[in-house]
Amino acid sequence: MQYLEFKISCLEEYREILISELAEVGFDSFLETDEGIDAYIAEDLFDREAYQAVIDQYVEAASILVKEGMMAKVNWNEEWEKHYDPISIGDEVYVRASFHAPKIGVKHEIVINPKMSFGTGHHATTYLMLSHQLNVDHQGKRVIDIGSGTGILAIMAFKLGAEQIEAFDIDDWCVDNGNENFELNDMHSVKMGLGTIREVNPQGQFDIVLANINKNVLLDEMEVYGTLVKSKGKLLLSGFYEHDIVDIENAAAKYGLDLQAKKTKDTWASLIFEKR
Ligand SMILES: C[S@@+](CC[C@H](N)C(=O)[O-])C[C@H]1O[C@@H](n2cnc3c(N)ncnc32)[C@H](O)[C@@H]1O
Repeated sequence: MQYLEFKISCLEEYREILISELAEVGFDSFLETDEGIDAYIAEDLFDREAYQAVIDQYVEAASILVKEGMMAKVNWNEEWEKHYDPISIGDEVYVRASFHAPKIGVKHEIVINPKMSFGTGHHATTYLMLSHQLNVDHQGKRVIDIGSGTGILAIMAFKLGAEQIEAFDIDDWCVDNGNENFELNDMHSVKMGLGTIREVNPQGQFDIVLANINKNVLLDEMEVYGTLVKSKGKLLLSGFYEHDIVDIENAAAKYGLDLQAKKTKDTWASLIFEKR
């Protein structure tokens, strides 16, 4: 698949919102740079009007300048070596790439070679989901990770002792990358699938449902999540802002999902619900 690259220089305080808005119009990979962000989208998904509407909205306030290009063939490991440092979640989780040295004595080490996929733990939503997972008993549980990206949350579930794991994403780059990451973490029995929850139509119910996507998708799919979570099972959500919590909570309540825990970071939010 051919990718388009947009080198966007912008004020620091607008980076998160631009990433979120560009993700809404199909961009699926971002690198934070000294000047702003590099954003990537598959050429066949690119909608210039939708992209331009996002840029126009912030161009003045965020002092945006854009350089557009086609993606030259890139060695993603080299790129990530420049941009990606390991990250710790408390003193329990250490997320690193295979080119970083292992950390001795850490309880859960996750190896992610992110290539073009979202999910290294650096984004607040991934960080919040991982932190929530540490407080949920995964031992022997059936878990599904919807919008899996690099597969990082599914891998966390595996490290926390989940017995059966399903994971999928709508982006075939993520599926390839996720499957590589599963192998890197010795998760040989799990294969990431391609599609939305309705397309994949998983069978049976799950103890834990993980979905870090975006507000619109979460609201649209909430009814399905409601049927997927077992009674007393958990639904962990992220991909939305603190000010969206009330909409997410109201939608979840319609399907028997009660809010149990809330975490926020850099204006992003993540919630745990329990099924009645
Ligand atoms: C915010 S990223 C989260 C990735 C990873 N789970 C994490 O926590 O870092 C959202 C992912 O959801 C995928 N996605 C977007 N809409 C989706 C949908 N309707 N169904 C499944 N995946 C979707 C995107 O391709 C992207 O990889």
